[in-house]
Amino acid sequence: MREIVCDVAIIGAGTAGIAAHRAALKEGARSVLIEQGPGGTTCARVGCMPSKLLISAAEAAHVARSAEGFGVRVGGVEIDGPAVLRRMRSLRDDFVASVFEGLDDLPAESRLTGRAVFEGPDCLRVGDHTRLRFKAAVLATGSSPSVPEPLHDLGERVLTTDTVFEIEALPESLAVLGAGPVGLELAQAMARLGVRVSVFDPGDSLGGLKDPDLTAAAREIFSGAFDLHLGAEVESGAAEGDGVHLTWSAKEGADSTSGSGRFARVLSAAGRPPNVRGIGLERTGAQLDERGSPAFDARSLQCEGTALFIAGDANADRPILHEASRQGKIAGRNAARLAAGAGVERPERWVMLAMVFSDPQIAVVGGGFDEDAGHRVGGADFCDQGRARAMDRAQGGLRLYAEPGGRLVGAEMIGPEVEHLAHLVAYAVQDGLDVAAFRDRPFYHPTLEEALDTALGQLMDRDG
Ligand SMILES: Cc1cc2nc3c(=O)[nH]c(=O)nc-3n(C[C@H](O)[C@H](O)[C@H](O)COP(=O)(O)OP(=O)(O)OC[C@H]3O[C@@H](n4cnc5c(N)ncnc54)[C@H](O)[C@@H]3O)c2cc1C
Ligand SMILES: NC(=O)c1ccc[n+]([C@@H]2O[C@H](COP(=O)([O-])OP(=O)(O)OC[C@H]3O[C@@H](n4cnc5c(N)ncnc54)[C@H](O)[C@@H]3O)[C@@H](O)[C@H]2O)c1
Repeated sequence: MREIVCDVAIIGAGTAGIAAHRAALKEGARSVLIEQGPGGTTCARVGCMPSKLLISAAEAAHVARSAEGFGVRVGGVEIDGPAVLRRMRSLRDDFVASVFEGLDDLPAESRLTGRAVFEGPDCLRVGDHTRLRFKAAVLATGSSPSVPEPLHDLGERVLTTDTVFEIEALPESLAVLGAGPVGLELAQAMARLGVRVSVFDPGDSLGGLKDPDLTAAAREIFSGAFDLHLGAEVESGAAEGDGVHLTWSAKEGADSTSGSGRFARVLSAAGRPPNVRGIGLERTGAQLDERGSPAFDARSLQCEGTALFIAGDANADRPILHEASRQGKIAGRNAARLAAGAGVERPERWVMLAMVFSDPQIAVVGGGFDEDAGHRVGGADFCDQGRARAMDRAQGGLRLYAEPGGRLVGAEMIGPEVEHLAHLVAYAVQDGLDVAAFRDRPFYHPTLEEALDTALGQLMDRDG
């Protein structure tokens, strides 16, 4: 076994790990980046990018089908499933290749291939070939899709985001377990591509929304997009011919009813637990909770009482790309500082910003709706908004939340292209703007952004 000594060991060459490695090298640390394979990042290979490619194809089909409403006749719309999937994979492969190209400038000796497992608080074994001693380490191991128990033993009939982008043809029907961001985005894309889709979720919300008005709007909108079963849990699954037979039970008061049905394939979109098990964390001195996750400081990313830092999906705090990238940078820099005997930094956190690329899109800024916080609420409805109506996309609404003193704290929204509005609100919240200061900004006419002006106006009226 080869023995290597370094300052900083980074486990996982995903978005967080690559950012951490670069930050540690920039600080002058001898940093080693370890990847078990295949690499290329979850975002590019099986996450953000292939999902958005599939969504774009689905949107093209939807726009063509909806053109008639504008008096534009497109003719019959046909979906060539294998062609859709080939384009998605071809561009996806380009994105993955560009991640690898981006690593070319890193010194070859600063990278190791193999699965890393802790042997002790300052020692890792990589595969069966290398023992790496370090002064500080960054855990950037990401997360993996969970598969609920009723779907175990159904083999390839059950898809996850690790496999769904590899299928050669679109299935005739698809049951999706989970109405979070993954489930919602892929369910709608598949439905628009002609797949018969049913979505099951034991919860009663969609895409991370908590605001009751917007949740009600979302339920109505997505019930029209596919067969939606909220408050319903899949209890059993059995192989039936080439497909799967599922039975589900609905809780009392749910929109859904209990039932059963056959599906060609099932997509498990029931969450992504962090990859913290089976890597010897119990040998590091970190305080682990019942799921095996270490206690850590959300600003410095240091795991309490250790020389370990945890960034990206691995800490399950904010499992989204821009947070993985920033957390990686902070963790890598802090690991290098600790290794050099300096103190760690605790930068302010960014305001939380999360989105779902469904149609209409969903976005949550800050903590979103909080029933107990005593926030004031201002809203706007896209159903009667001029630009949304012109686009034939008049659905949903937005809610802004402010402290009684007027400081804006967050928002939830579901509506056309709210990704842009959500950024504006996130910047306003992060800059500490109050309602009056945010409203004293230009809102061009006619734009979707005018919905913000309406909601801010409501907040000001309520203020007296
Ligand atoms: C379908 C889907 C769509 C998404 N869409 C979006 C989106 O639109 N926008 C957005 O912001 N976010 C999106 N996300 C979330 C985003 O992809 C993740 O938050 C982000 O990729 C996490 O990056 P990471 O660096 O933490 O993990 P990863 O990129 O997963 O990197 C972790 C790496 O660690 C390696 N590893 C694990 N254990 C070990 C070990 N013991 N030894 C060595 N290596 C190891 C893994 O092989 C992997 O390469 C999406 C996710 C999914 C699944
Ligand atoms: N647009 C984006 O930015 C985007 C897109 C996809 C994923 N992501 C990120 O990836 C993370 C993981 O997304 P996700 O949607 O997989 O997880 P999630 O944890 O956000 O949602 C999982 C959903 O599955 C449901 N669920 C749990 N157990 C279930 C079961 N047995 N049967 C049916 N449903 C069940 C939960 O109630 C929940 O609604 C997200 O938190 C998000 O940060 C982001």
